[in-house]
Amino acid sequence: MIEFESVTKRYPDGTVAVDQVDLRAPSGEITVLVGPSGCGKTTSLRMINRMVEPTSGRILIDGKDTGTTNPAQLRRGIGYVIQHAGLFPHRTVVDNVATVPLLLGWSRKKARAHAAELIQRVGLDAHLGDRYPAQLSGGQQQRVGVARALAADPPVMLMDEPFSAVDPVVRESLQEEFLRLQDELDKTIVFVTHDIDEAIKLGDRVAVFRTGGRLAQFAEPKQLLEHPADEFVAGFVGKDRGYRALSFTPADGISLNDEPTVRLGAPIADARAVAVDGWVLVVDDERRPQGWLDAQNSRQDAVTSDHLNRAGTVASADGSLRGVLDAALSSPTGRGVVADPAGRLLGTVTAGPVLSRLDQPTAGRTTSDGAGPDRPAEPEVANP
Ligand SMILES: Nc1ncnc2c1ncn2[C@@H]1O[C@H](COP(=O)(O)OP(=O)(O)OP(=O)(O)O)[C@@H](O)[C@H]1O
Repeated sequence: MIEFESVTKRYPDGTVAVDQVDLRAPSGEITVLVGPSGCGKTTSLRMINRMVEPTSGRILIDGKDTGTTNPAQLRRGIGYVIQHAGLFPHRTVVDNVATVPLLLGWSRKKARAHAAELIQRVGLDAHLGDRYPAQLSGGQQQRVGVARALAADPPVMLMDEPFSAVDPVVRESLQEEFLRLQDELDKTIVFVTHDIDEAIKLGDRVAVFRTGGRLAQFAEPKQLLEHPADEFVAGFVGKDRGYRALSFTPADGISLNDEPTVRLGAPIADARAVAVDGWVLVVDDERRPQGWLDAQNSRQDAVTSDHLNRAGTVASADGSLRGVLDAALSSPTGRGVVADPAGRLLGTVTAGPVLSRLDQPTAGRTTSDGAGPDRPAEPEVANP
């Protein structure tokens, strides 16, 4: 756990970069510092490894005051990744990654073998290890930067806009891989970005800073989207926050409609008999949805897996409201298919009831007995 206790940084010219910040970055979690340019994110990050010294207040790592720890020793336990990777241009990729283990006295052979393993772990081909940084793309360089920071297996990682200098597609894949890696590694990570979408995607907790180095809100992404502390935070997280909050809102509690179905192999007359607005949902013997049949216009005698419209996505009952909305919006009938975790049909839902949740700040949250304040009548998605 990294703790800021009333930390202030005033630079010699009088600029107050960080003003009385209190926050706790729990072990094994990603804490994101986000805010507009110049609000003190980088200064806060650099105070953790003492590249910048606080003017007042304390920073503790696992209860120990960093101010009383020798800076060189402190940094051995802290990996540091920056924008543009900051690689040594005249060293190969393997040697870049092996830098810290070598400084720690590992044999050259062991350090290089470890580096080669890490290069693959961050999603790079092994053969890139022999290249120089200039011979890599921006995204590849950032991966090497992450591998280098991980090389000494530090419990803490500080990351300053590590994915900002690459295009949006590469950036997204770097973010995905970073989350996968963190799933395995469980590092205590403090991550700086100016991009609220990145903060919400990556952060277990997000600290929103405002100009003047003050903490505007420190909360989990869902909380930030649903209950911004003030106008500044609301403006910063954006007008579409209600829609984005759906990703963090469980689907349990949403009201489902019973959907008439036919099984594969049934006579087409059966399908026509139960079709709603001409369409019927086809399921297999296990009640797993197969696709929609335009029963009105079908010229077949029996329901087969040919000629089914499989355009819509199927939402999982243990997923998010966003998944349910996607299912409704992508369905050729407007009726989104919701299935249990085993893939069996539970019912359908139209976009209307999901969208109406955008206006309800308490959407999806349930009380301890499982009954939400706006719990609809039966049937509904069971919480598995
Ligand atoms: N060495 C310094 N001397 C004086 N002022 C500084 C120094 N470093 C940063 N500052 C000022 O402190 C404030 C906070 O800077 P900091 O780099 O921490 O912000 P930031 O939120 O990381 O910004 P950005 O997103 O633009 O990188 C800014 O006003 C900046 O100009």
